[in-house]
Amino acid sequence: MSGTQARRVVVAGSTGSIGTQAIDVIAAHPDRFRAAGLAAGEGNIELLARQTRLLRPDVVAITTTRPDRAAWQFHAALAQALEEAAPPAAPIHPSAAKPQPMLITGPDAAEQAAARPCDLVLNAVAGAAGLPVTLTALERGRLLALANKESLVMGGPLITGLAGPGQIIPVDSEHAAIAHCLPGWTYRDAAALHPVRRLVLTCSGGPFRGYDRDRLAAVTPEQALDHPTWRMGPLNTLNSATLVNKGLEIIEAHLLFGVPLSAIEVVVHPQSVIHSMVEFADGSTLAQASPPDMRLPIAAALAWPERLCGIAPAIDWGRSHTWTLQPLDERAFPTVRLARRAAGAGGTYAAVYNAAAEQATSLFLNGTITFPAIGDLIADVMSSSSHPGGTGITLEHVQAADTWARARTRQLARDTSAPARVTRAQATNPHPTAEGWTGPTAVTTGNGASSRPTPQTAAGADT
Ligand SMILES: NC(=O)C1=CN([C@@H]2O[C@H](COP(=O)(O)OP(=O)(O)OC[C@H]3O[C@@H](n4cnc5c(N)ncnc54)[C@H](OP(=O)(O)O)[C@@H]3O)[C@@H](O)[C@H]2O)C=CC1
Ligand SMILES: CC(=O)[C@@H](O)[C@H](O)COP(=O)(O)O
Ligand SMILES: [Mn+2]
Repeated sequence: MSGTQARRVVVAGSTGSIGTQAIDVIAAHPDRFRAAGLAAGEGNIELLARQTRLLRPDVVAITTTRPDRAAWQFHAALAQALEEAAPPAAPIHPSAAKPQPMLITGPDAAEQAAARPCDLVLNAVAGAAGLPVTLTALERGRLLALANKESLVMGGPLITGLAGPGQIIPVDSEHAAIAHCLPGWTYRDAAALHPVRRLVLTCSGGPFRGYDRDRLAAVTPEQALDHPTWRMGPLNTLNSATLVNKGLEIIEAHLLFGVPLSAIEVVVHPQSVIHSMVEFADGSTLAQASPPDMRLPIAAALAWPERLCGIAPAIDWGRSHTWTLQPLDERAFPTVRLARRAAGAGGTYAAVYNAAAEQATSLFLNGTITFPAIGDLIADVMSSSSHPGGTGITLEHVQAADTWARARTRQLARDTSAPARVTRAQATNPHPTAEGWTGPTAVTTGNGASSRPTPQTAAGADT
């Protein structure tokens, strides 16, 4: 990106936690970035309108099943935002003199935005709904700054097969850290990994670090939504509390860096200052450290392979610090082991894991099940899946597995005779199967992706 041309960026999920921080970085560096497109759901159309006023993207996309209503709301909000910025306020950004953007509304609006002319797509949509954006960006040959780990995990070899060398740039803090510990690394650069013995993912432990199953049975959604070190959207926050997030991140690391699952470790680091580490074959370990602030990996991905200046405060070495590292309690948090098994089984199992987690998390949020039942349900759904494992799955398989796993999770939670349903009243006798998943019925099928999966809703909305 060196030179005079600003990188044209589509931000999918612009109104979320990652999206808003990305907008801040883009707005602060008009010489480096231009917003080619903004895409979001219909949850915060006023904010989307304010972002539009600030950056004047070529295209704005709203994912909705009520296109006319969303368009009307957006135009009203944009008019309001422009009025609020009436003279004498000067245009904030050089591109602010441009005409109003093209508006796309509909169920596949984000995907359409990702298909528009641009240099880089930042996928910051939450959950499985991000899969079409990842696929479109890769198919169109764009650089993909990937926050939406779920799409990579679900699609697995479908995504890695589609992505060219250097095309995916990790945004997730752990994976960005690993990339920075591997000088010269670009996506799937096996040579850069040659001397690597292990990847070590750090994990805050979430709000329930140190809890056993009995204590976990009594926790509330409010407690689960209170992450100790990061302010994130609800899905990643809940996934951090259950440690599903770390499970997804092990699979993400395996797919991004091509390192075997057995060479990816998790260590609990409550301060979230060391963002991950690479252990080399000679016994040396490199770590990337900074106060927890997602603007760093976001800016690094947007500018990759260059580095911008002054993005976030560095560690204050004039103060005393205590950084602790401790092993993970896999008994209280079985979701990490389940993720390893899902990835080992291959095929659609990671998609089943992710969908069951998203659905079970929603059921926890609405009070239907207890917190430990999330892991129990994931285990039971995986055990009862007859969707293909192994290699050679298609997009239709992934889509079918995702839809099935959500329905199966709801069914198991509804079925009072099913052991996975654990209401708060039953919490003292938690279901013991969470660690008991014995593996899939492996079925290997042919290859060939042809259609898009239906976007699914993320935790909090899909109940
Ligand atoms: N937040 C963080 O610090 C981190 C997040 N990540 C990952 O980044 C991704 C985004 O997370 P986060 O920013 O926390 O999530 P948020 O919930 O804060 O934001 C999600 C964004 O996606 C939009 N959105 C939701 N559904 C759709 C859809 N179907 N089509 C288009 N846009 C949609 C939302 O729009 P709206 O709400 O306006 O409707 C919002 O802009 C996740 O995959 C997460 O795992 C990874 C590491 C750290
Ligand atoms: C900021 C980020 O990358 C999150 O995905 C983070 O990993 C959440 O923290 P823990 O999952 O370690 O609690
Ligand atoms: Mn992370």
